[in-house]
Amino acid sequence: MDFARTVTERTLHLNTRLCVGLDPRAGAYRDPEHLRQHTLDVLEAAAPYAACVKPQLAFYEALGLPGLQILEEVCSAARTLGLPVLLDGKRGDIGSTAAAYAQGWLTGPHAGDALTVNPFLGFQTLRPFLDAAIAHGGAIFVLVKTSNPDQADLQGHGVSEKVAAWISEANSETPAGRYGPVGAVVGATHPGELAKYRELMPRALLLLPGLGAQGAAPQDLRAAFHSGGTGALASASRAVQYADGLDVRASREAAKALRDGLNGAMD
Ligand SMILES: O=C(O)c1cc(=O)[nH]c(=O)n1[C@@H]1O[C@H](COP(=O)(O)O)[C@@H](O)[C@H]1O
Repeated sequence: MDFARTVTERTLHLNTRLCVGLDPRAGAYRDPEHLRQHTLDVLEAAAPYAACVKPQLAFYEALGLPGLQILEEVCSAARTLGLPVLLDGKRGDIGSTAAAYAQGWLTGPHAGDALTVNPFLGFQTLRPFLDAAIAHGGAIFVLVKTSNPDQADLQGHGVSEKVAAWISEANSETPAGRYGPVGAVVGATHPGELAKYRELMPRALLLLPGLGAQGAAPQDLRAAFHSGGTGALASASRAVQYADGLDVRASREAAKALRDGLNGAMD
């Protein structure tokens, strides 16, 4: 699949800019089977309102081998529902190790269509991820300005801008009006900075985490989108999966409300 194209088509055809995070917390369930079933139920309930889904690997890895089996099942169920899978792993390492991560998460049995990556080790170390993504029609999403308050210890100060410049260059062969294989993570919690990053990376899909539980609101995110309402995915995990305890109908309603809120912001 061409991740950027599939997500953009879903945005236009289904009128949704929502990425649903699937981050099942072990403590909320009786046992792994309960976690598995609830996560699959939330996925199915939220699917009509989602442009893509984003399982955070940490929550599956925390369960050991059964967690990886659940992850495979979640990815496979998402694909059956027509949903592209963006794995949130924030991986990054020296080049040869990065190649192994890329093999595992972009081409292996648990692979997603896209993966979040960390640029801290240098831009060359992102190459194996990008090569694997391009070979499989996928994408990488590079951390530019994360949603957490303490990101400012290292981010901003020209560093995020430098990462944005690399992303823009990496997408430079993408034709105008389309989005390239290198996306950017910019926290939805920084509404005042969205216009800047939108402009710095015209052909990058922006992933905007922080909707809901971290305090970001749909109506503040307009500046991350291009005029046609494309170019960004706003992401919520807890606010959908645990909208009201384990009530799956509440998850469905929360996904619908977030989708509608984002669409309202486009007007
Ligand atoms: O890459 C991410 O998805 C991500 C980047 C970032 O800057 N902030 C951030 O919260 N995330 C992830 O997005 C999800 C946010 O979860 P909620 O706060 O429950 O919506 C978690 O899986 C985080 O790991």
